[in-house]
Amino acid sequence: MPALMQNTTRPGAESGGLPPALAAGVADALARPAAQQPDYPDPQAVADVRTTLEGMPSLVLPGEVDRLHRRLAEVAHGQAFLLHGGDCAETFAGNTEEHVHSNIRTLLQMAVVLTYGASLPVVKVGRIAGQYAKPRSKPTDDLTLPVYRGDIVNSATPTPAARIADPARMLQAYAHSSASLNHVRAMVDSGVADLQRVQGWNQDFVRDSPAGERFAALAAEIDSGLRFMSACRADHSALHTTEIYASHEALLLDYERGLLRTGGGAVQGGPERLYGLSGHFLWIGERTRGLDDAHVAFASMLANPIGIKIGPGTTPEQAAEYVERLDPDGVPGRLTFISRMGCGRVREVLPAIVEKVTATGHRVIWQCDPMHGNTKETASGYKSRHFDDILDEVKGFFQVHRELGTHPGGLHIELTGDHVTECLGGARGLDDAGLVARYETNCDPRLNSEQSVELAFMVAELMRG
Ligand SMILES: O=C[C@H](O)[C@H](O)COP(=O)(O)O
Ligand SMILES: C=C(OP(=O)(O)O)C(=O)O
Repeated sequence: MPALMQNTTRPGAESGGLPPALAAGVADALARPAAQQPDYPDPQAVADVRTTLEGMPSLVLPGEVDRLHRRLAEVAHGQAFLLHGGDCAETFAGNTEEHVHSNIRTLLQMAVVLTYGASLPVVKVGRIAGQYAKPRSKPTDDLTLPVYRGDIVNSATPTPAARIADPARMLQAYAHSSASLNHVRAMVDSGVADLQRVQGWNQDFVRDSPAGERFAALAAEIDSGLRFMSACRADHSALHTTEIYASHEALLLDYERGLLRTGGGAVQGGPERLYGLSGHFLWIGERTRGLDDAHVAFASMLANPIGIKIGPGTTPEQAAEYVERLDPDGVPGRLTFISRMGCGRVREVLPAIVEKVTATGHRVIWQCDPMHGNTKETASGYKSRHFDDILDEVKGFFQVHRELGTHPGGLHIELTGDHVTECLGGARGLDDAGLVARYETNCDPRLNSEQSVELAFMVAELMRG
């Protein structure tokens, strides 16, 4: 029995500690068809793990989730920008202090540049502390083994035994998420987000990257802005600290069910609401967004801000129906459409969706994920994405919103602060032959630190231009 496993005879354990009406609603949602769930050999072991999770402290708090919601309302109103970034798939072995630190540093570096480019506050959300479950295109891999579904489900090691779905991994994912959240909170508290310090890292980028020369003028403008504020003794806390929120795809329903809690009532003086406290922001993936399926029904019950990935097959009518189901009360910032159309389709497919949703009168967030529609296999067999395609999709996204007069509200990027070689192109012109050097992802290719900051500078130019 894993160390975190507890006995299951708590009061209210039969309804997962939820009021019976909510527990019944959740059970109804989860009884619907749910794509991409593992085939666990022992259902009782899964139930035991879920009960253990139900008895553990939640990973985040309702008050934090509500604060993010308020920030996202600003994004929905065009008064802020949303930057979302982190690993494609977090791993237990990769959850080191250095890795968390470098990912957060990269996110902060991008945020400073985008803040300047957009002249708007940037809401920062990591793909972190829970991004352990992966939806896959096929149930088996090239060796005909059950496919790797993320460390929360099975192991990437290509052996039959390692690929068996093991529910105890949910407890490991919980522990790892808790550790990384703790570290991120401590980093923020200890001043890592101080703007001068982050800008110092960007100066290093300008000095060291082949793209640096091109962005030197913009970086110098940011510098002088910061010096000006300092000379004015503008000692606003926003210059020294920030808020960083945690998000992941709410894919593995047994895990998400185990971290449901009620809350908010005491503070807001209203009824208790249902929160998914495995993270602040949860999203529904492209492969699990069936309108009548479990993931949409489950997310519709939560008080968290919710994202939904929409690929090129999405129709405007479906998008309007997502608004109906996921934002029935019309709360600005409640729903984020994360479009991942591919650079070749974004200009053609996105406008009708945006128009249809805008006509509903709901204030949603439009966010661009320029990664997932641009994945290709290279000649040498690597799954990769080209920096130029990524940038082109972002440009298409901005173009569509400019033409429609809507707010291009954010970016959603798979990235790492490590110097990996997974995406082609960028200022160093990484080519197919170079991918082998540090191709480390367990699933999809990420922009490395330099490519991420380079993209941020380019998007900042786009926003100013
Ligand atoms: O991150 C997204 C998906 O999990 C990923 O693209 C699926 O990859 P696959 O096509 O190799 O299964
Ligand atoms: C699986 C993902 O994306 P999508 O659902 O858009 O394919 C992801 O962002 O990890």
